[in-house]
Order: sequence, then C-alpha cells, then structure tokens
Amino acid sequence: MLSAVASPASFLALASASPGRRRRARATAPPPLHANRWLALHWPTSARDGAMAVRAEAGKNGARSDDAAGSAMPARARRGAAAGKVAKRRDPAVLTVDRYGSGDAAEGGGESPHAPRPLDAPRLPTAQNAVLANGENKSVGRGDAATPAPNGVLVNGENKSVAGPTAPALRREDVPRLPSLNDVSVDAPPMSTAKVVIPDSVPILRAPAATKTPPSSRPSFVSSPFAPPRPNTVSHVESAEKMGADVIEKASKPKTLSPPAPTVQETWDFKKYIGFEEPVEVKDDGRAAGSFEHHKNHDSGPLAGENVMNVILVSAECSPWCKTGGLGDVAGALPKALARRGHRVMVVVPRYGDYEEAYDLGIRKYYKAAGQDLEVNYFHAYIDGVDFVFIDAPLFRHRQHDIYGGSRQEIMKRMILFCKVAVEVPWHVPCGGIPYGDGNLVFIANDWHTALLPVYLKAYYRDHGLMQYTRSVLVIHNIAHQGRGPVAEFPYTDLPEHYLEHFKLYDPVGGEHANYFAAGVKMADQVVAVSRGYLWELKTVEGGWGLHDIIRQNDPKIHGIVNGIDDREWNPEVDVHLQSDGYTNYSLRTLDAGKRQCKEALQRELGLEVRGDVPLIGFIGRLDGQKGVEIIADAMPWIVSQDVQLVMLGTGRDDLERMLRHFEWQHNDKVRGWVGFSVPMAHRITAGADVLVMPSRFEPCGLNQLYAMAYGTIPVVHAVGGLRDTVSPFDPFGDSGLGWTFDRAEAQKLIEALGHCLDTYWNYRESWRGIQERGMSQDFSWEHAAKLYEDVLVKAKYQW
Ligand SMILES: Nc1ncnc2c1ncn2[C@@H]1O[C@H](COP(=O)(O)OP(=O)(O)O[C@H]2O[C@H](CO)[C@@H](O)[C@H](O)[C@H]2O)[C@@H](O)[C@H]1O
Repeated sequence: MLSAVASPASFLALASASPGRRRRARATAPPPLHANRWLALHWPTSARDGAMAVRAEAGKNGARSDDAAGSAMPARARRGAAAGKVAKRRDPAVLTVDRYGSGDAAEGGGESPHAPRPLDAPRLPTAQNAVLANGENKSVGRGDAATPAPNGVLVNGENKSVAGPTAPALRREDVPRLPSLNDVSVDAPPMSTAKVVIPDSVPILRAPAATKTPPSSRPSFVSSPFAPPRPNTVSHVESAEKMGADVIEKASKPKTLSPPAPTVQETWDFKKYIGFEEPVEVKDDGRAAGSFEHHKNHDSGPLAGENVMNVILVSAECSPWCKTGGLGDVAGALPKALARRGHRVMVVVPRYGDYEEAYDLGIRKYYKAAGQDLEVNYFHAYIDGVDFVFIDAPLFRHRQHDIYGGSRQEIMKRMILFCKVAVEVPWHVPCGGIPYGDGNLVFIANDWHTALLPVYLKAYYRDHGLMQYTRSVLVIHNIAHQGRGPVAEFPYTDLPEHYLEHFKLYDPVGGEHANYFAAGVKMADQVVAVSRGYLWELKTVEGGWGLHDIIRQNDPKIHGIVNGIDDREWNPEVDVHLQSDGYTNYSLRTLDAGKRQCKEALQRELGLEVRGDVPLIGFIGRLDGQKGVEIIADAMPWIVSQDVQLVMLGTGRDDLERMLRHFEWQHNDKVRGWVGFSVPMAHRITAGADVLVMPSRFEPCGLNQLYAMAYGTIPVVHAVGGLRDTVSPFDPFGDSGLGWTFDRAEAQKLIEALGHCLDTYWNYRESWRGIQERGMSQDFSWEHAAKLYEDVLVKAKYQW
C-alpha cells in the first residue's frame, strides 16, 4: 500500500479533521528512486503531485503551558510579575501552534539550499559563495566559505578587556559623570524621528528631566543616574533622581541632538491608559500575588542578588509566537529563566502576525531602513515575568509563515530596521509604565539577524558618550548563516563609513564582502556560543565558516554555554501534546507504561503496525545539509533490513522533503516521512520513539537530544558541537552514559552506532533501562544555563 504526506498547506487545509481519526490517505506511487542518488532527486511535478496524499496535522491546536513557570520566582521578580496585570494574559492552553513558522525559513534568511560540508569532509569551493558575495538575491549568510584572508584587526581595542575576577566592581562614586543625551552633539545618522502618539489627543508636554512621579511597585532596575533622560522615565530611587538631575543641570546645552531626546509627557498617565493597577503587596501567606502563591522561596530575594540588571533579548523569532527552530525555543525560554533570577527582562521580536496576547501601546516612531522612512508601532505583553515587545512594521507583517523569506536585500532591510528599533526600545517603550532606560542594561542579540545591534549601539551611542552603561552580548546559535552582502550595499546600514572595515571580509571564493556576523562579534562586549564544543569548533577552519580568525581573535570574550530546555513545555509529565489521541503523560516512575502507551498511540496515529517489541527510531529537524538527513538516506538499506520502524519529521529543502516522502512510499510498512512543521508531532515522536537519531554534520547545541533524554528516548548522535557535550557515550562496563555517539558523519558510522543501540534494546534491557533513567534524571532546565548567562552579563556590565 502506498501513502505519502501532504505539504504544510495541505495540513492546514485539513487541520479540522477530527483528532482521533486516522489521518492517512492512500496515494499513487511516485516513480522509484535510486538508492544512492538521494541528493539528486528530480521528481517530475506531476508524478510528485500524484503521489501526495494528505494527513491532517494532529493536535493542530495543541497548546503550550508556561504560566506556572513563574511560580518559582523570587520575591522581587514576583513583584514585577504582579504587574503582569497590564498584559492581557491569555490562557496558555489556547495558544495554537499555527503561530509557528512553516519551517522553510529555517534555512536562515532565504539562504541557499546549499548543503554545508561536514566537519570532517574536505572543503571545496562552490559557486554559491560567489553568488552570495556578489550580492545576487540568492541567499543570506550561508557561510560555506573557505578561509578568508586573516583579518587580524581588533576593533578600537573593543576586545582588549574582559573583566575577570579582578575587575573592579562598578560603584556609583567611581563612575565619571557623563553628559546626558541632551548634552552631546552627535553626527551619527538620526534614528527615530517621531514622538509618542498619545491616544485621544492628550497633549504631550515636555517635562523637566528630573520630573518626579510616584513610585511604581514594578521592579525598578532602571538605575543609572548618568543615563540620558528617558521618555516617561520615573526613578524610584530618590537619590538617583537627584544625581540624574544634577548631571543634566550641570551639563552644557546641546547644539544638535541625535538621536532626538525622547519626549517626556507629563499629563498623560500611561498606567491609566493601559488599565494598570498597582499590584498588591505580597502578603506573608503568599496569596496576594496570584499565580505565585505556590512559590516556595518567596523571601529569598532575587537569585541574582546585587547583580540584577535590565536585560533585553532581541531575536528574529520567539516561541510560541514565531519559531522555525531552536532559536525560537531559546528566545522563548531563556528570558523567563533570567526573570526568575530577579532580572527585569524584555524580549524584542518582530510582529509577524496578529498575536492576541499583545496590545498596541499606541506609540509611533519612524525609522529609516535602506533609504526608506518606515513607521513602527509597538505591541506589548507581560507573561511569566517577562515583557514581550513586538515590533510592528509593514516589512514584518504577514511574514508569519516565512519569516526569513524574500530576497537577500529584503531580509537585510528587515533586520536593519529591527536592530535600529530594538536598540531604542528601552527609551521608548514604557513596559508596565516604566521604560527600562539605558542604565544597568544589557542587550542579548542572537545570530546574524540581530548582529547589527551591538554595532548600532556602539556607532550611534557609545562612540558619542551615550548609553555608557549599556552593554551587548551576541549569542552564536549557528554561524553558518552570517548575513553576507556586497560591500556596495553597506551604506544601507546607515553606519558611519569607517565602520565598513569591521564588516569587510575577504573570502577566497566569494571575494570581498560585508559580513554582519563578523561585525557583531567584534562589536559585542561579550559573546556566547551555544556549547563549549561548538566554541572550540568555531575556531577551526572547518567549523568557523570563514569567521574562525575573528573568533580566535575575540576568544577571551567568548563563552560556551549549553542551552537549557523549557521544562514546562518539554516535560513528559505535563506535556499538553500527550493528553489526547491515546497518548499519556508519564514520569520516570511510570516510564514503562507511559512510554508503551505513547509508542502505541504514535504507531496508530501514523498507521504503522502497533507493536511494542519493535524499536521505533525517530528523527526531527530542519531538512537541510546541517542535520545529516542524507546520512540516514545512505543508511536506509541497512535500516530497513532490520526489524525496526522509522519516523522522520521535517521541513526544508525540496529535494530532502521529496526524499522523506519517497522513503515512506518505498518502505511503507516501516517508514513514515512527515513533511511539515508540526509541534505536536515533534512532541509525540519524542515521547513515542525509543531512539532519536541526530546525524548532524555540525550541531552548535542541539535541543532535540536534550528533549529526547528528558523523555526516556535514547539519542544516537554524531559527536559534534553540543551533541558531543551533552550525550556521553554508553559504557556497558561502567554502566554509565546517555546514548550512542559516532565520530564521523558517515552512514557506516551511523549504522555501527545504531547497531549497538538496537542490540542493547533487544538483548540488554537492564542496560537500556539504566540509560533511560540516567537521561531522565539529568537537569537540563534553563535555571543552570541562566546562571551561566548571568555571569556573562555581569562580565559585560563591568567591562570598560
Ligand atoms: N518539522 C518540525 N516540526 C516541529 N518542530 C520542529 C521541526 N523541525 C524542528 N523542530 C523543532 O525546532 C527545534 C530545533 O532545535 P535545534 O536545536 O535542532 O535547532 P536549530 O538547528 O534550528 O537551531 C540552532 O540553534 C539552536 C539553539 O541554540 C541550537 O540548539 C542548534 O544547534 C542550532 O543549529 C526543536 O524544538 C525541534 O523540535
């Protein structure tokens, strides 16, 4: 019998199919493929279309649940969280997964479908790079470049110091008095040009900088008295106000202003406008703070202690609103963990769709991107102790399912706009009535999309004595995507001409080009790579994708931190996607019965034979060169010769999607290839499978192996990057280890590892159970990673 899966569009069309129903339709056969030609598939459209059958996306309206995350907040954060009344917080159970991107964008910005080379494969120049560097509209930042000419220049001594243990603590009295925004004549290009638009035409009056307003019980970490005046800024600290006023008073008058001094409105009460009520003080019985009543440690104060900071994470995607891969997961979870430590935390993300939790703040600004003046609006939601600020602009609208789509110029324009806007958000967006301000502030930028933020921070402000107490950290999730463009397009960034040197990179294949990631790494105060293994690889010619020299030069400020996992979202005990269609929640205690039930439900849902004794192997990931799908393809003849079942979920390159469909057609009794982006199915495979394969050619951190281990599913991984860091190989004699690893991205190596794994599954059940237990007992929560991030933020704070 033949069957195939539908395109994402087909899934959407059929999403209303009843959840418990078997969602398969039979299809006509596609033409056979030659086993060794997986990467060169040219399947005629008509045949392909004929082969498509449809499968409604199970649990399309599945939900995520994070509202309990705040229950572990310390007292200070709780007070901030109580201010969450300002947000129209929505029951997480109704968040639909429709908000996730289609997944096509996982290629990183309309990037080329060009597969990256394995770390252990010879690097060959490709024509692709020439296209990239010459500015054609093919791709963004797929950096499969060979070694560039050494770029030995460190930027303005930016990188010279990383505050170590001996770095002096920043004390107020040590800080030189700096001019305020009003005092400085700046010739940088102006950024925003509009003022706050107040609803109902309430007049805006310009208030004196040190205007006193009643304190809010929102946590107050807006603290540098030396920072430029802020719109709506109120300080809760009497002395800080006074000092700030002193600075402003003593400073000389400005001649020109850039950026324009934010308008401070006096008569309009923002809190009134948004219906903000002062949170009730937390009483001893802990009930006043609503959802935090179960907090066990409410008197402990912020875990971050005196290091509490204002933190703004800026990302092109953020789960659950928009996600194409792991970046979305991290942007959705890390901020909450930082907030639980007591920091005041904001996430800034584009508003690609109509997100019902967020409401319009009524603020309008204009920013220039690629020569065009663009209006920007701000939407806000306060959830789990975090301010989510969504940037609304025509460029972002209706991109929900294609967030990295369009030509290279288009996506670069979007990211230029996004970074310019994001860097000023702490001034313009009064979260809970109070802007963050630029004192004691650190931005966390992510990947090439926001690598311009550290550059704008420096070029527009720090270079001019502004935002002196603001720092930036850049996180490298995947350096294979870099934001490359021809040097001729550099002026679109609106940066001073002399900044071009920070962007210029010579690439033997692509020639000279401008590279956003390169500039971001140089300009950021600190840099994080998402695992230590990946950090090591980044310094190699094979793993640095042309930026290895820059990484090496900046080594002292780069740290490897493995991601955590959101243990509300990815936890078999509470996973909402396991609460219907025959699946069940389970824990270590109920592992055997729970996993058996989930496996049966998965087999049933996918139309596989329901058998408890057959090992079920899963694969979940973007279908591109990184994830090593072709290695599975090469191993397919061996895999299907075993008594196993294989389920693959992914979306991405057309040829690889066709390949998945073909596998299912060819080995219909054993293989399912689900083409599409389905969060519920990702959860169900993670729970129902016995084994998860990740033959990634490179993997900066990898989240799926962490999810797998948390669900008692045993990972078999190529030992690279974060996979090597997190999956210790099983040692049958020492009764230790968490899975199987192989050391080269080759089918034969995968087969060997998988062979040992299956042998253990069939013949050594006790060992198998031990691996599962060890995996499930690991602490992968974000709490640990958030502490390590905090160390980096503090390093940045004290870095001069
Ligand atoms: N078809 C599909 N349907 C539903 N869900 C799907 C899916 N395909 C992938 N996903 C989900 O997307 C996430 C992917 O996580 P990865 O760690 O593999 O991220 P990715 O390679 O995109 O990101 C980069 O950033 C992350 C975060 O730092 C690093 O872990 C990683 O190594 C690096 O390449 C997981 O939550 C997974 O379940």
